Amino acid sequence: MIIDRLYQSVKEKGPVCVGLDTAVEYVPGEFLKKYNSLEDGIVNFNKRIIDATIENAACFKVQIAYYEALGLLGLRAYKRTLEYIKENKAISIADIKRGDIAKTAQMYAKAHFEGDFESDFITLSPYMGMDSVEPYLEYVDKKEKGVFLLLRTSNEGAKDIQYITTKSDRKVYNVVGEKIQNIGEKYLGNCQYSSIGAVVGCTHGEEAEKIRTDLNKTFFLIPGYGAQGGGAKDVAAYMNKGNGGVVNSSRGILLAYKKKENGQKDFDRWAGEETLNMRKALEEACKNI
Ligand SMILES: O=c1ccn([C@@H]2O[C@H](COP(=O)(O)O)[C@@H](O)[C@H]2O)c(=O)[nH]1
Repeated sequence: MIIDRLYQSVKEKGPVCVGLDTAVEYVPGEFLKKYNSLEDGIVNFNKRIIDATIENAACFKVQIAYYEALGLLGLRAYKRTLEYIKENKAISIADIKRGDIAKTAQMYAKAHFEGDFESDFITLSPYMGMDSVEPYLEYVDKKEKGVFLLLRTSNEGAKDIQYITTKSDRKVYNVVGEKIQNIGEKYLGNCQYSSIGAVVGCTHGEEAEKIRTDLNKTFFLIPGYGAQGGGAKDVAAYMNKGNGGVVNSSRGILLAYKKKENGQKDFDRWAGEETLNMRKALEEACKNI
């Protein structure tokens, strides 16, 4: 199961997930000028970030929106970035947040688990119902693929719907969490966790221990660290003593160079340093839980 690989990767390299949300304006102008095309500039920026962080990164999350926004050249850069992650024997999470009727979901599963855009994990929204998740499960079962389902997101607006109290006096996210845990139990590897994970933002602290305990077979993808205000202490409660999830930082790592004088020249060095510091902070905070 792919989750065994991710679990092992966290054990060896710590829980940082490097987010490749590569907006064109994040790539230093002098670096971009060296390439004949924007596509090559973006891909080579990503390669430098991957090379500089891989030692301390459990996995890489590629946010498709930044690539789609550039049209075909962006999608080629997206494909080449996923290929480079694979060539380096690292684990990819494609942040695509799909959610649709089962027939359409079959096509999304084919698009992102096979062919040009193949990745190890993808993100999905289960808020259309569990039948919308079903088509992906064959890949989890037979093809070494995994999914992370949105549970409680990091944005403020998560409260608009995910926090609504249901008739059973539980929040919507508690009900969704139970469903994620239940399908996950059917696909447990040799590992403590299933390859059906959940996305839990670290910017909300309510019921953190309860969520971790209720979803004890569910590995978490935790966004919200750094640029959105989350810190190591906010993450620790979700981490199950350090190996219960991966913690994403995108802008915090990609733009670390902006905090340094003339940092754009060695943008990859500062991304590497930020990743290492984040790893150390997370490992320290998890010790104290
Ligand atoms: O609840 C969620 C789910 C996904 N995201 C994604 O994570 C990164 C966060 O980027 P930062 O620059 O580290 O803030 C981004 O790709 C989001 O789409 C999230 O933030 N919250």
